[in-house]
Amino acid sequence: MMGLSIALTKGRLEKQTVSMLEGLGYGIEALKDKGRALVFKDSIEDIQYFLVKSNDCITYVNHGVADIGVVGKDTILENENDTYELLDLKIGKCKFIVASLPQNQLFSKVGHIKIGTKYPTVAKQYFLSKGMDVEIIKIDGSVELAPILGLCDGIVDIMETGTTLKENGLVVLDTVCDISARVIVNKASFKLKHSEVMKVIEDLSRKVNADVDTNL
Ligand SMILES: Nc1ncnc2c1ncn2[C@@H]1O[C@H](COP(=O)(O)OP(=O)(O)OP(=O)(O)O)[C@@H](O)[C@H]1O
Ligand SMILES: O=P(O)(O)OC[C@H]1O[C@H](OP(=O)(O)OP(=O)(O)O)[C@H](O)[C@@H]1O
Repeated sequence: MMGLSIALTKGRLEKQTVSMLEGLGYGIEALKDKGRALVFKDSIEDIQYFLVKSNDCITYVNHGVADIGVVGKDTILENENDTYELLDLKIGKCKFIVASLPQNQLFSKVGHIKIGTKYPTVAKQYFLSKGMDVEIIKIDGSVELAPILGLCDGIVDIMETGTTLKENGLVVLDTVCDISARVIVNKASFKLKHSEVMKVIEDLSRKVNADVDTNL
């Protein structure tokens, strides 16, 4: 048997991912009581976990430094990635939406349209698919602020509860696609560590189905 490395996205997805692994009986005590450490050994399985930022999760799996990654579909769509996406964990559910101030009818606007977003690739592809050639302005956070300050006509961003849009007086014009956390696998690892990788995928898949049944 060969050991596995798993890159987990820290932040919003972290707690739910760790609790799925815990529910499966993996030895993740170190991940639950982590302090500032970033690498953790499973106390039962021959697995090492890394906690990384979402974009870096893809980078580590692309390069084979991590065999497996848990990352949002938003990050997968935005980054170049040459991995296998094997499972939808059905956690971290949210959506990509297009939003603007109610008075800014950007779909009927004539002339130059500016879109603020943390996700330039996703935004560009979306507007191209609508036959619209827009200017994309990259923003790193608090994207909802940009149309209020007049930096752009609209935004492409993530919506979960809709509270941030509402509290900033923005309205949803369209949904781009649904988002949830996915399990990605390095292509070489998929061949060379097939049984080890598939055991983790099958375990997680069982947990996803059990959790879906519980929530019905
Ligand atoms: N309300 C939400 N806002 C943003 N991401 C969400 C939300 N709900 C679920 N997610 C998912 O969680 C993932 C991690 O989000 P998180 O905000 O922790 O990190 P991030 O997007 O890299 O931002 P930051 O730069 O603040 O760390 C996202 O990529 C997305 O798939
Ligand atoms: O629909 P809601 O439940 O209100 O959630 C959506 C908000 O959460 C995310 O921002 P985040 O908190 O990650 O901060 P950021 O703006 O700095 O990226 C996202 O960019 C929205 O602003």
